[in-house]
Amino acid sequence: MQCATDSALDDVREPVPRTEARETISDSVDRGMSAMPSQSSSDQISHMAIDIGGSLIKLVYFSRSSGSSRGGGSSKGVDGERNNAILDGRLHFARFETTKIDICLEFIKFRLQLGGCGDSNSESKNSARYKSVIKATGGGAYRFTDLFKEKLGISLDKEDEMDCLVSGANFLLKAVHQEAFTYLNGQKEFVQIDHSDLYPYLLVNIGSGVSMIKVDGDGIFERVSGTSVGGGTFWGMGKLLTKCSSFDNLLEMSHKGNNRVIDMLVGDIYGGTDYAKVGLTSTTIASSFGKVVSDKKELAEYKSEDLARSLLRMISNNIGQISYLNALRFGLKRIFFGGFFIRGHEYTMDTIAVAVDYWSKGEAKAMFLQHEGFLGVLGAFMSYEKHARNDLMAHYQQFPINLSNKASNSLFDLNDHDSIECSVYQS
Ligand SMILES: Nc1ncnc2c1ncn2[C@@H]1O[C@H](COP(=O)(O)OP(=O)(O)O)[C@@H](O)[C@H]1O
Ligand SMILES: CC(C)(COP(=O)(O)O)[C@@H](O)C(=O)NCCC(=O)O
Repeated sequence: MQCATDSALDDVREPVPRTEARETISDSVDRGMSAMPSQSSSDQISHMAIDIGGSLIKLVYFSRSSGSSRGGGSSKGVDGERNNAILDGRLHFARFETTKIDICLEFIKFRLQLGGCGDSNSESKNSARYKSVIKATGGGAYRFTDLFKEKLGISLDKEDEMDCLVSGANFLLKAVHQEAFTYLNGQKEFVQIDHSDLYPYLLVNIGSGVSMIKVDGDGIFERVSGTSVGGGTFWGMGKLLTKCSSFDNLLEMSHKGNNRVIDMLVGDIYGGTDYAKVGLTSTTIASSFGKVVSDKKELAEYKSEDLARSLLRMISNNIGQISYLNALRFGLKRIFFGGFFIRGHEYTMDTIAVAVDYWSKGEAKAMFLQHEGFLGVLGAFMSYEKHARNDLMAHYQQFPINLSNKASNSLFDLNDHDSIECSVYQS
């Protein structure tokens, strides 16, 4: 049983055959183009940031609309008031599998028009600066430093992953209207964030692995826990156990499956009744995958859909429970979940939310983020304006990325290749 992605390059340093690379990059770029509003060839790309995780690469870059420079913007940094030009344009988002980093490199080369004719005016020099150094976070910023230098001549300016996750989350929670929401009983409800009452909270980032971070303010945080049972576990075990063709297919299958075929329920152990004395209903999962032990069936006799559902349930439940226990450790009532594992998937969010609600007896709240997977890369993007972090509390609307209300609304369903209107301060 193999997934389609098995054909991805194992060793990304091996050059991809040119034709294959061209084909894949044009597919990828075409997909990007079709999702993006048309971009004039004179649009200049500046400010690119990348988050290279264990499973996925997230890319954010700003393309300035031609003639968009406005003077007179000011931001207050630790070194005093600064006057900056304001550049209008679009912020673009893209995502690639880390095993297919060559496609990402081709994409960056295409977008930055690397290798094109040089121009010696000051604007071009400025843009050349952005083309030679990009902000990078995630473990891959270390792992692939040489590859970026060799293939694109780009240096990765590294920013700490936890730092970026926190600044990305704080920024989104403060600057984007309707960023956080709860998900219970199939109902999505947006949460109004009171900026003066945001901290402390627990940020749980479910990427390949899971990091749990207690956030007390801008740049004030501690990674208090983590678990290796995360998104990579779901994806990896899903590939082994099911006939999935992609991650999305695995998620889709989990939607259709019945976990009771695989999981041992309290009722299976207690002859169909609740274990009421300790508050366990007959339908509670007593043992994930536990029913398989007594079945005399081969793997192939199980439906992929059922296996996918049990797996998703087991991992989401476990993360919800560990998150709650950490929130309890520090007396935190709010838990924000991010990371691409969630993918806005109803069943995942429902399972996590129910776990938090169940274990906390309704005391703690699980909240999800519209831009779940882009926290780290947004944090890295914003680190272009290092001092801005100090501005955030009082002047977050003057943060380097300024999203208008209109733009914020269009952020809904922002995923893979997409873009939003925004402006940045150029120091
Ligand atoms: N298209 C996809 N391909 C692979 N994994 C995906 C995809 N979409 C979502 N995922 C899930 O997201 C996880 C990665 O989340 P992410 O936040 O990007 O973490 P990382 O930084 O470790 O790559 C994967 O392990 C997988 O569970
Ligand atoms: C090592 C990591 C921070 C890397 O981040 P990721 O690429 O998974 O987003 C993360 O995988 C993690 O926190 N793993 C859990 C390790 C542990 O606490 O046991």
